[in-house]
Amino acid sequence: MKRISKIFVAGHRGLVGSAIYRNLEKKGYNNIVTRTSSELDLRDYNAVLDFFEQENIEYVFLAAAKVGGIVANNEYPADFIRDNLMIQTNMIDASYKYDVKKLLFLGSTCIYPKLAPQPMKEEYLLTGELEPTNEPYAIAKIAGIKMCESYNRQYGTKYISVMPTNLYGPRDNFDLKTSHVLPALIRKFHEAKENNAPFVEVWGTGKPKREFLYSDDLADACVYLMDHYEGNEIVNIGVGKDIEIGELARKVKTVVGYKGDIKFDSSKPDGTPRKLVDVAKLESLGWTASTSLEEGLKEAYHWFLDNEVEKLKTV
Ligand SMILES: NC(=O)C1=CN([C@@H]2O[C@H](COP(=O)(O)OP(=O)(O)OC[C@H]3O[C@@H](n4cnc5c(N)ncnc54)[C@H](OP(=O)(O)O)[C@@H]3O)[C@@H](O)[C@H]2O)C=CC1
Ligand SMILES: C[C@H]1O[C@H](OP(=O)(O)OP(=O)(O)OC[C@H]2O[C@@H](n3cnc4c(=O)[nH]c(N)nc43)[C@H](O)[C@@H]2O)[C@@H](O)[C@@H](O)C1=O
Repeated sequence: MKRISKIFVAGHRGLVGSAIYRNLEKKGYNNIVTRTSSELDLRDYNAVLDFFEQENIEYVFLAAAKVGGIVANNEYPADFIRDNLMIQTNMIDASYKYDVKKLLFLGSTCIYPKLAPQPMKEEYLLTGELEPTNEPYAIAKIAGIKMCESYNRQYGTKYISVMPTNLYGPRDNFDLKTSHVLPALIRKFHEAKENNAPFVEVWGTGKPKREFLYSDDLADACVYLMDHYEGNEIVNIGVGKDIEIGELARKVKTVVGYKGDIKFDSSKPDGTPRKLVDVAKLESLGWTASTSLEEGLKEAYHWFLDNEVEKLKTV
């Protein structure tokens, strides 16, 4: 990408899209195009075609998607499969029709089998059954990967697909019904501290393990791969280290400064027992994560204090 290349960051107000936008801006890219979902609904194929017709986009970061935590995925499976299939199909096809030079598709590590050997290598895709709580979303993501591969083979496009592990950072979703675990814990411990609540409820048994990557690191990896990777194979993006949810809760509790107890609510689903990615391929391409979980948690909590607390009081 050149500094003046016309780059569309789809989903620029979200956790990932906003981090990609910040990363591009910091690196001096000055021709970045954005649209909110109300300005351009990416599920509308004709609107997407009109947009590409008008804008002469050269590069696409596809960070617009229907995204949510374990319970949202479980309760709204139709929305997750439909919206994601529509958004990615429209974007992948329109990018081909309007000669986009390169597109980066964001998948997720839920594309790997529920009981895949750990750490999960890229070649484990489609080798076993998926985790039921997010199967429809994972199948949409797998379709996206296969569409990118197929367009590359048949039409000679340059599409790359990356599989980030669980993410957190500025502009995360703090809605307790639909969020992922880390923003949920930040909010729950903060509110429990403010209200002197005796305990915080953490979903599931606390035993599952997850790997957490700070969104600014993920964005840096995406921009790096856009410039340095052209293969048809997917690339994992992670830190190569995971942590039990119970232990994560204790870390968040410390960062927030809450003194009460933690209770586990085992009526809520645990999901995949473990989800750690093998980052050997990413490292061999020359990129490694730089933010530790401890640093990232402090940053994320400060962002929450500065940007979300007042908003949540009015909800
Ligand atoms: N969060 C995570 O832990 C992980 C995320 N990913 C992937 O990263 C990508 C981005 O996720 P994340 O940033 O967390 O998600 P967010 O929910 O934070 O942001 C998604 C963005 O997509 C946009 N969007 C949603 N629907 C539409 C639509 N119909 N038309 C146009 N835009 C739309 C929204 O735009 P607007 O704000 O304007 O409404 C929103 O800003 C997704 O592909 C996700 O699968 C992968 C692994 C982990
Ligand atoms: C990124 C990834 O994200 C999702 O998969 P997930 O990793 O299972 O997601 P999660 O962050 O919601 O939960 C992780 C673990 O944490 C536990 N947990 C405890 N307490 C809370 C809590 O308060 N909220 C939430 N959400 N989880 C909690 C929860 O029970 C589970 O054991 C999918 O959308 C999937 O499609 C996807 O791609």
